[in-house]
Amino acid sequence: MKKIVIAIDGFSSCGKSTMAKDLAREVGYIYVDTGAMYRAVTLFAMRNDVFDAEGNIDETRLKALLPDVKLTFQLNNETKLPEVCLNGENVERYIRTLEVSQHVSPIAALPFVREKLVEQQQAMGNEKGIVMDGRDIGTVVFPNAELKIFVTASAEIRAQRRFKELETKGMPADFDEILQNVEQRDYIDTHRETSPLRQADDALVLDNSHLTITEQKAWLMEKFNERTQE
Ligand SMILES: Nc1ncnc2c1ncn2[C@@H]1O[C@H](COP(=O)(O)OP(=O)(O)OP(=O)(O)O)[C@@H](O)[C@H]1O
Ligand SMILES: Nc1ccn([C@@H]2O[C@H](COP(=O)(O)O)[C@@H](O)[C@H]2O)c(=O)n1
Repeated sequence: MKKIVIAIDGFSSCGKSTMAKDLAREVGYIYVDTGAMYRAVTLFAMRNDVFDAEGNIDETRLKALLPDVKLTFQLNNETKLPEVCLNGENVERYIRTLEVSQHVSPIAALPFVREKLVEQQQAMGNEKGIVMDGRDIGTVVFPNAELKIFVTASAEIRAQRRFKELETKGMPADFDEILQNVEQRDYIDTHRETSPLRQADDALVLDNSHLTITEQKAWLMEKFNERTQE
């Protein structure tokens, strides 16, 4: 069967990585969570005094430090999923906090940050057989991807899902704060100048507001089968 590139984009917390991981596991493809890469750079920025007390970014400092940032992936033996490492340190458990979520979108809007990460993402897709999720995968990273999906769901439903997830992980958070963060990130992601979040013209749209995880998995599997058998 021919190997293809699958690009999954969409709004924050809508289920992109859940779908991408499920499909990659099922068909034996590599899964890449590009949001984790932007989150790792944000963690690096937070640890290296790139933000001032008001949350402003010292772009000159970040630009100078960025060549020292090495992002790699390490397979988790239990989940069989890749986890992001920042200069050799597995930072998976530090990058999903609300604090990182509150700082990530302004960092991801910086052209020099995107340039570095997009180059690495494109190299990962050289051999195809990859499922990558993010905001600009179908539009910028892999404009020729054979299968492009754009996922959406209402902001309230997305915040509710994230709230439940954080609660389950023992990281209780305030629902309104999560909702505000989801809306704020969507706004920054769709309005930035460089590679704004938008649906690629040839993407298939999935509104999963009222779909279960099993239903969305089946929907994606069907699209995958169609594309690989064409
Ligand atoms: N169809 C669904 N129904 C209910 N919950 C779902 C569904 N799809 C995903 N979820 C849950 O919603 C939460 C967010 O999903 P996920 O992390 O996959 O979103 P995402 O789009 O990758 O988010 P982000 O952009 O922030 O990385 C997770 O807790 C996941 O289990
Ligand atoms: N291709 C991408 C992926 C992510 N971003 C930015 O990172 C933030 C975190 O991503 P999650 O998928 O983990 O939510 C996201 O809000 C975007 O600002 C991006 O710009 N491009």
